[in-house]
Amino acid sequence: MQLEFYKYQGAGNDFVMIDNRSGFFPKENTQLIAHLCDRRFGIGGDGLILLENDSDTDFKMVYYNSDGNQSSMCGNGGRCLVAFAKDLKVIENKTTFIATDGLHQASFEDNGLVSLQMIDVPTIEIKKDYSFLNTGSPHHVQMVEDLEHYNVKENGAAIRYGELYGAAGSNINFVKKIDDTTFRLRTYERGVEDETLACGTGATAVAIAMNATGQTDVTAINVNVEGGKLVVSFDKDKNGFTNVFLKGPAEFVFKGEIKI
Ligand SMILES: N[C@@H](CCC[C@H](N)C(=O)O)C(=O)O
Repeated sequence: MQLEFYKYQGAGNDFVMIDNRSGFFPKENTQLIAHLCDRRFGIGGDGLILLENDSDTDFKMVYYNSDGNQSSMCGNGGRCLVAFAKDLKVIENKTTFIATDGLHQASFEDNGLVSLQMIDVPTIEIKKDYSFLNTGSPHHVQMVEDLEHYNVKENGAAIRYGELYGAAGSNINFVKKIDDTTFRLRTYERGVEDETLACGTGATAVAIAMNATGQTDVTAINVNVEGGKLVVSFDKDKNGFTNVFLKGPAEFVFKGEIKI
């Protein structure tokens, strides 16, 4: 059978997109999903996302990591799925959709960037050397001085598989402060088991953690990732971090068919 797919990327975090509104896709076939994400034998991607019908919102997001397993929220994937939904004419410039962590609102800005509302973050664990928080996916955030030369894959894997996070693991973010409004980020992603060029829930976690730990007082933060630039904004009050938005590029790369 020939499978029609689309490829999108957001700041270099890349995804295979499939229009599954008819429900044809074999969702439990972990091997197939891992194969489609394989950069040598398949299409290639950090993850695969199904766009499905939902009775209460514009569409449903179903996200898989490149290892083939369904996982928690993907911020860049969510932004790319909004671009895909617009290209399919499912939506116009604004949308509300459902994902594993609940409802998300998103919109296109005049410059084409996609702004996506993320879940509220009521609590954050702050330790001496790192912070841990959930922005739809779990994130460990740690400052590193020589980030340019840091071995993200080796050190990220050691923390992800170490005693801190047990079997579920975590995504691991290494951060360097540029100035009060800008931080540089490199992320080791769970389920990809490697450094990716960007991670949206990771950028969101870093922005919140930098504010919560006093690295900055600002509430609109530029997060420079390996594949581009993201912007995270939020409100901070007695309920924690609310009105959290992740903004950045979300672009169509190519479409095609693959034999499965
Ligand atoms: N790339 C994503 C994060 C995807 C989920 C993550 N790998 C996990 O399983 O926790 C993003 O942009 O947020």
